[in-house]
Amino acid sequence: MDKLVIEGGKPLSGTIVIQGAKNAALPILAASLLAEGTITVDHVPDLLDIDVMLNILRELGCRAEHAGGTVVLDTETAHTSHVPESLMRQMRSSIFLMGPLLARFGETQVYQPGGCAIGERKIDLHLEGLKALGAEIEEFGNRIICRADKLTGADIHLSFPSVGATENIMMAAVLAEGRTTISNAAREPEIQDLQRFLNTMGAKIMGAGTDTITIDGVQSLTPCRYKVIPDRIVAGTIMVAAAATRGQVTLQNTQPAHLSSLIHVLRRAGVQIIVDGDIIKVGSSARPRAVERIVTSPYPAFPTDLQSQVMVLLTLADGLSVLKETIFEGRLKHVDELTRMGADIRVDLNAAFIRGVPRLYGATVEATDLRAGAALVIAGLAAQGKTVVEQIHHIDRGYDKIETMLSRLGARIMRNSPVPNN
Ligand SMILES: CC(=O)N[C@H]1[C@@H](OP(=O)(O)OP(=O)(O)OC[C@H]2O[C@@H](n3ccc(=O)[nH]c3=O)[C@H](O)[C@@H]2O)O[C@H](CO)[C@@H](O)[C@@H]1O
Ligand SMILES: C=C(OP(=O)(O)O)C(=O)O
Repeated sequence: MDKLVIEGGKPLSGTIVIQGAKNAALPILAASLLAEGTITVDHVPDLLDIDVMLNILRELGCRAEHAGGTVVLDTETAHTSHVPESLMRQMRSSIFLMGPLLARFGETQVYQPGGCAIGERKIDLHLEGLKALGAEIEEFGNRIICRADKLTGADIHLSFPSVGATENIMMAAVLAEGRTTISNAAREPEIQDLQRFLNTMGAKIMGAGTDTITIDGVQSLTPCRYKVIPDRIVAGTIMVAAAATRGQVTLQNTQPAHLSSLIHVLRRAGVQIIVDGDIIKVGSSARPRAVERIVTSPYPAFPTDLQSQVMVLLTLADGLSVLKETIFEGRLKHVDELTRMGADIRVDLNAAFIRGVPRLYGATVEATDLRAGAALVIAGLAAQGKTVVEQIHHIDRGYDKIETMLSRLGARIMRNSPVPNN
C-alpha cells in the first residue's frame, strides 16, 4: 500500500497549472457513448477514477487511449450495455453509464455503484428520473436492470438538486423524443461542462448552471473534440495548502468564478487573494483568523468537496470556527485524524467546532476518503515534523500525482520513501 511521507513546516511557493476536472471528465466520458465514432477529450487528468471509467468503456467494447492528457475514444464498437459488478463497485461515477447506455441500447444492466464511504449516497433520484422518461426498472439486490423501447421527454422535478441525477437524466434525455425539463436541477459548473460537450455533439440543451434545464431530444449526436474545464476542487485544495503553510502560490488555468465561495471564506480568514483572468494568486504570512460559520450546500454555496481542506486551515486559526456539513452525513471522519495531529475539534451531529491551535504536529494518519486524504496532506505540509499519510489510493482517485504537484511548489513530500532535505 502506497503512503505519502511529508516533512512539514515549509511554506508553499511557486506557480502551478491546474489539472482538468475529474467531476467534469467522468460524465463526459460516459456521455461519449451517446455518439458513435471517435471522440477526443482533452485535459483529462491521470487519475484512478478515469482509469476505471476507461476500463468500463473498454469492457463495453469501446477502444480507449489516454496519453498526454488526451483521451481518444472509439465508441462505435460498443456492443454490450452490461457493466460488470466488479467495475461498478470501484467508484461512484460508474452510475453515469446508466443514462447513456439506456439511451443507446434501450436497456442496461448495472449494479449499485461503489465509491468513498462518506454517506449513504442513494441513487433513487437517478432511477425516478429515468422512470419518468419511460424506463422500466427492476432491482434484484445490487443488480439494476433498466429497459425502455423508447424514451420520451418529461417534466422532472428533483426533490434535491443532485449533481449525478441531474447529469444522468440529461444524458438519457438527449436522444429522447420531445422536451425534458429538469427543475430544481443541480447548478454545478461540471453540469454546464456536460451541457457544452453534449451541445458540441449536436444536442439541444439549455439552462445548465440554473435550476431549470431544458433538453430537446435529437435523433443522433456527432462525435467531437472537447476540452474539460479546470478542476475547481484541486485548485481550492492548493489555495488552502498555500494559506495553511503561509506561502505564496500562483495558480494558472483556473475559473475563479467557480471558486467564489472559497475565495470569500479565505478572505474572511485573512488570506490575500488576487484574481486576474484565469490566474489566482494566494498569499499568507500571518496566522489565519477564525471563520464563524461555514455551511456546505449545493453550488454556488460552499462545496462539501472543500470542507475537509478548509477545516485544516481553521485548526490553525486564531479563535473558534464552526463548519457544518449538510451534504454527506459521513464526511467528518478526518476529524479524528486531525486530532491526532494536535487539532482541537469537537463534533456535534454534523457540525465541527474548531478551536485554533498555534501548530499541528506530524503523525501517522489514514486517508478515509478522497478529500479527507487531501486535507491530511495539507495538515502534514503545515505541521511541525514528519507526517505519514496512509491509504492514499483514495487521494489518487482525484489528484493527478499529488506529490509531484506539491514538490513543484517546494513541498518536502515523497511517495513511499524518506523525504528529501530541500
Ligand atoms: C463525480 C461527481 O461529480 N461527484 C460529486 C457529486 O457527487 P454525487 O453526484 O454523488 O452527489 P449528489 O449531488 O448526487 O449527492 C448529494 C446528496 O444527495 C443525495 N442523493 C443523491 C442522489 C440520489 O439519487 N439520492 C440522494 O438522496 C446523496 O446521498 C447526497 O446526500 O456531487 C457531490 C456534491 O456536490 C460531490 O461531493 C461529488 O464530488
Ligand atoms: C466525493 C467525490 O467524488 P465521487 O462522487 O466520485 O465519490 C469527490 O470528488 O470529492
